[in-house]
Amino acid sequence: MRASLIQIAVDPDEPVDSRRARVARLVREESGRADLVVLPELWPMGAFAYELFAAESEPLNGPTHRAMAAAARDAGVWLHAGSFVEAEGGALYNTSLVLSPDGELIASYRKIHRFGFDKGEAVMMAAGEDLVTVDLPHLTLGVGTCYDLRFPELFRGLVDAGAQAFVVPAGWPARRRAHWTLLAQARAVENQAYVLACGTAGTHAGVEQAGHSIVVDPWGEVLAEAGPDEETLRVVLDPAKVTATREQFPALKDRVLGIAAPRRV
Ligand SMILES: NC(=O)CCC(=O)C(=O)O
Repeated sequence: MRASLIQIAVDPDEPVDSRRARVARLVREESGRADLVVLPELWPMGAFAYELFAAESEPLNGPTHRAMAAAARDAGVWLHAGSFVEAEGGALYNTSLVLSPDGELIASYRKIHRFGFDKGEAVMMAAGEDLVTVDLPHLTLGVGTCYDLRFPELFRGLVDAGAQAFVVPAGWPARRRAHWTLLAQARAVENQAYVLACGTAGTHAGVEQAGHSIVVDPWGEVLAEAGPDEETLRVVLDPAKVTATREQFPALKDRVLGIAAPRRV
């Protein structure tokens, strides 16, 4: 399976509508080159542009969903369309979409771990509650978003649900780039799964983005890594590699579930 990760530059001087049209063009350019295309987190306005969250929020079937469905259809690709700010029932969610090559919505995932501690996403958005996996023709994807990468139990849950590859759209700051790379490799090694982590480039709301989107194989080897600027990574994923890694080094079978609370001595 051929996968392309499009690391989008998100800068405030580009209006959201223009960026949406540009991203749709970039997805169409992957026609014939990719089976799966992946976009980053909150690329319409930027993961740290909190002041735009409400103004640029949309329901499902809004402008971002429709533009990405058309692009997936035109390109004939599975599209993990990154995330957008979803407005539903008076709440905002950081929601990512997976679309089929017919442009049909196959799955949506609302980010479970919201970033910001006492500000930003953590207070402005509601948390998702459901783990999401997607069965592509030859590969089962598990999805997470950005800050989720710091929570290994989410990815274990996805493995238990059958995930062989994780797609992680992000808007990760340059300041913590070392964490990003380390965590992407850790999630791959501990779960013996591919990690496709697609971040943003550029600077918005004063936060320089790390870029450095990365694809890690089930043995922890880095297959491809972007630089700091807008760039498309192209890799080939082999589902047999997941099976072989899990058979040849069967550490997942040695899990001890339900370990008791520590005894105080
Ligand atoms: N948008 C995010 O979730 C940012 C996460 C982050 O900056 C970090 O975990 O560090």
